[in-house]
Amino acid sequence: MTPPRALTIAGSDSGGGAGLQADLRTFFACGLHGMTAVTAVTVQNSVGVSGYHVVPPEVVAAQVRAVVTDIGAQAVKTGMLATAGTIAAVAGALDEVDAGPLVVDPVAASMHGDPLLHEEALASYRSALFPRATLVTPNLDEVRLLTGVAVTSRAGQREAARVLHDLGPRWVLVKGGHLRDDPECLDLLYDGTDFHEFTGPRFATEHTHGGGDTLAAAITSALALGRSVPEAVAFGKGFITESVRAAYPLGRGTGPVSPLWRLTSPLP
Ligand SMILES: Nc1ncnc2c1ncn2[C@@H]1O[C@H](COP(=O)(O)OP(=O)(O)OP(=O)(O)O)[C@@H](O)[C@H]1O
Ligand SMILES: Cc1ncc(CO)c(N)n1
Repeated sequence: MTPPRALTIAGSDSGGGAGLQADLRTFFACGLHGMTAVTAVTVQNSVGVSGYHVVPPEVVAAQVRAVVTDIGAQAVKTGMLATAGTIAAVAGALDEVDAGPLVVDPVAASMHGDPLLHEEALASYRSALFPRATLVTPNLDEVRLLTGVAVTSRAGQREAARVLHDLGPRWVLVKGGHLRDDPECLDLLYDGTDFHEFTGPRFATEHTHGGGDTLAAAITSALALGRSVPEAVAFGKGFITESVRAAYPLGRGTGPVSPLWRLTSPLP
């Protein structure tokens, strides 16, 4: 039987931990058929990003059209979009097709602080993509870049959620992974009226590369399976918590979370 399908519009991480590689692993782990529209090829390892090459925006849009008009998608996620031109092309392509709910993870930098987005593209996120989004999932650095709000507490997460929601998405998830003094990891969901809190343990690990991508891809998977946004975020939070618990060291730097946490041992 044909499984449900999800599309990620994202960059490649040559180290295999984040980006479209994390998204695909997550889609597969959730029982979906995963598809990719590649936006950029990053030169990346466990230490950081040393460069990237941007795929022409019209080629990104063509990938979206090609898979959605033939294979079909029940949900879409965006990750690294890199430039204002790519954001405009993605918004245009998604307007032409019915690809289900849209999860926008507004990737601006790697966890090492290496930029993955041109500065002028922040305005395009706000004007072209957020109003189309079912859900946006910024981390606290992205919140600051997009809104100017510097979040240092759970109360700050609420303030930021209100400001982000005014930019047009149906739902906002302000992730709290970067609030390192908080003994737990709280992700805050807001629909303009009600706040929903999703709390999980904070593991003492530095190996969280790809965590944001994995969370957003797990939420996208649940949306593709017909769950509501709060149900999908609850599923995603449980999924990322187990993925961080199963994270492993890699190379000389930061290791990835493991979306394949259910398959713990390699083949015999
Ligand atoms: N040490 C940790 N233990 C458990 N969960 C964590 C930890 N760090 C982050 N998380 C969770 O992982 C998810 C990603 O959150 P975070 O705020 O780190 O996003 P991010 O910066 O976009 O991720 P990344 O850039 O590492 O891909 C959230 O659900 C967050 O609560
Ligand atoms: C390609 C890519 N996308 C997203 C991230 C953020 O995790 C990354 N480091 N690399």
